[in-house]
Formats: sequence, structure tokens, C-alpha cells
Amino acid sequence: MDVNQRIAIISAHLHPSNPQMGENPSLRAADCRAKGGAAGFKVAILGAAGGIGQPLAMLMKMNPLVSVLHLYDVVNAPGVTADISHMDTGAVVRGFLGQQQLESALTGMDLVIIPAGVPRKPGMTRDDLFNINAGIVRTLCEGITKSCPNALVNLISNPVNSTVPIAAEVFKKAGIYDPKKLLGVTMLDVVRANTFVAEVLGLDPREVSVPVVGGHAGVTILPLLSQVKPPCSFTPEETEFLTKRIQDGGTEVVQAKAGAGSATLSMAYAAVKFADACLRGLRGDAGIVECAFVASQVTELPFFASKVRLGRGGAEEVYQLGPLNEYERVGLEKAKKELATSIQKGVSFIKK
Ligand SMILES: NC(=O)c1ccc[n+]([C@@H]2O[C@H](COP(=O)([O-])OP(=O)(O)OC[C@H]3O[C@@H](n4cnc5c(N)ncnc54)[C@H](O)[C@@H]3O)[C@@H](O)[C@H]2O)c1
Ligand SMILES: O=C(O)C[C@H](O)C(=O)O
Repeated sequence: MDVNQRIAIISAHLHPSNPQMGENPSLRAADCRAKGGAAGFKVAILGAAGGIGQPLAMLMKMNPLVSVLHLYDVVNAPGVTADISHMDTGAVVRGFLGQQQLESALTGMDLVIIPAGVPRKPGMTRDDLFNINAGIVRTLCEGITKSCPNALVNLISNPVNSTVPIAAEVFKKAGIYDPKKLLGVTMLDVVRANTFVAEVLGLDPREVSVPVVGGHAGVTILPLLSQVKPPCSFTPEETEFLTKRIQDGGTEVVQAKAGAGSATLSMAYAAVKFADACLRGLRGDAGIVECAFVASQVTELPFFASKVRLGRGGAEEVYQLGPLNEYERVGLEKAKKELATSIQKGVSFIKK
């Protein structure tokens, strides 16, 4: 950067009348840095000013795999962007406010993470969010079809069991659907399962790995306690207690927050854990396996959460469920029944 560019940056901050988001000279200098060979991926967060979005943005700014971080929301994006952009980590941060900036927010992105939408209040199911969040997800996915059709998409907005089918239909309509690149984020169920199982076993949660399959709502969340690593066994009472606690983990937080929303901090942690795995897959690292809600042939349903292998193309391999015990087989039937309805609801929303 030459001396004139440096003077431009200083005067922009001394006379801050000009900076419209994305047109600040300091961002142009950062652009040079981003273009100047900074290795890494370009990531957009849609809904970045929300309860999940803000800690997620902070954690992604700390991720060394990210070179450019775009923060988009319909409110408060400038404040969150200014705040996070002061962190002395590598990623260049840019903010985008409102629908008219969606295209710029998405252009050139490798990974788009979507936590936009309303959260639950006590007494609501995730499906009660459908009427508002379905339209939000449709609009954002239409933006993706135009501006970054090859990006990997991590969809967090609830009800995930319906929003993922909505996204798939939007992408199909635009002729850009690649099932491997659309991933519903169920990592929070795995994070909770690891934590709750570790509590019962008296272990450090980092040593525990629990596959959670099915979907992301109530009985569709199916922890496979017979496949826990390290290998262990549970009494029927422990199995019942753990399965219920994992299935109701979201409701536990909604009730504790008493009207102030749902899980945000643990979700941001889970979202970053999952996004980091996706980015390592995109980079070509071998052996990255996580659970996600994806297009699937594991059951008769078109979407199902199970372990997937993440690679350069996204979810490159979807694994079978492995041997289930009787308790899990019964749970699987219940999960499939509810999932079928939620998936169909999402598909019909776009097809109608
Ligand atoms: N998948 C999961 O495991 C999981 C976990 C927790 C929460 N969630 C879901 O994530 C969503 C967000 O939760 P939250 O607590 O962050 O809610 P929040 O209300 O705190 O934040 C949502 C953000 O989305 C923004 N937004 C609304 N419409 C938008 C649009 N059209 N474009 C861009 N941004 C828009 C809002 O302005 C807000 O900043 C909810 O649907 C919630 O149920 C999913
Ligand atoms: O429970 C919710 O509504 C939010 C989220 O799906 C969760 O599991 O915490």
C-alpha cells in the first residue's frame, strides 16, 4: 500500500461523512489485502446482526481459514461490522444492509451461513416459525442462485426440516441445485448429545462422540446411543433420559430464556464447528465426517440427517445409519413420520 492510500484511510476516519457500507477507503485497502493472495475462503453470514449471527460472526472472524467475511442483515449490520472489523485477525470484514445489498453480500462467496429468521418463544414448536421463516429463506436462497450458485450453504433457520427442502426447491427452480452443497445444520444436536452423554459417563465431552440422525425437531432428533464413542452401554432409564434431554435441548433453552429467544451462543459455537469442518473439506482435507440434514437415500425420505463426509464438493458421501437397537428402530419410525410431513410442507411452499 502506498502513502496516498494510507492517507486516504486516515482521512476517512477523521472525516467520516463518506463511508457508505462497502465504500470506505480502508475497506478498499483491505480489498487489496484480500485480493493480494491472502489464502482462505470467502464466507457470508445472512442474519449476522441476530442472536446467533453476532457471536457466529465473531467466531468466524477468528477462523484462520476465512479470508473475507461478509455480514448481511436487514438491521444493524453496520454496527456489528464496525465492531467486528476491529479484531486483529486476518479476515477482511464487510457489512451489507438490506435487500438492495444482498447481491453484493453474496457475490463470490464460497460458503453462505444462514441464521436469519425469527426464534421460538416458550410454548411454540419450531414449525410455528414456518410462516415467517419460509419466506425469509426463500428470498435469501433466490439471492444465492443469482450471485453465488456454486457456494456451499449451511442452513440454520428453523424449522430446518422444512427450510432445507424449501432451499432445494428454490435451487431446482433456478437450475443450480447441487444436493451435495446444501446442508441443514444439526450440529447443535450433536454438541448437546456429546455434553449430556459425557455428564452421565463422567467424561470430558471432548472425548465423546454421539451420532445424531433424522432431523432437527422433537422426535425427529434421534441420537444413536448404541454407537457412542468411546463404546459404552446405558440402562433403559439412562437411554430414555438421554434421548429425551437431547430431543428437548432446544426447548430447555427456550424455557430458560423465558421469551428472550432460543439458543444463540451454543448455536454459534456449533455453527462454527460445522462451518470449519465444511471449509476444511473444501480445502481438500481428508476424513472430515460430521452429521448434517442433507438430500439422502439412507431412508425412503428425500432428506435425512446422518453422518456425511465433507470434501471439495460439499457432502460427498452420505453414510448409512449402521446397526440400530430396538429402541432406536422404534424412534426411527416416529422420526420418519414427522419428517415426511415437514419435508412435504417445505416442498409445497415453493411448488404451490
Ligand atoms: N439449526 C439449529 O440448530 C438452530 C439453533 C438455534 C436457532 N435456530 C434458528 O435460527 C434462527 C435465528 O435465531 P436467532 O436467535 O439468531 O434469532 P434473532 O431474532 O436473534 O436473529 C435473527 C436475525 O435475522 C435477521 N433477519 C430477519 N429477516 C431477515 C432477512 N430477510 N434477511 C436477513 N436477515 C434477516 C434479523 O434482523 C435478526 O438480526 C431462528 O429461526 C432459530 O429458530 C436454529
Ligand atoms: O429450539 C429452538 O427453537 C432453537 C434450536 O432449534 C435449538 O435446537 O436450540
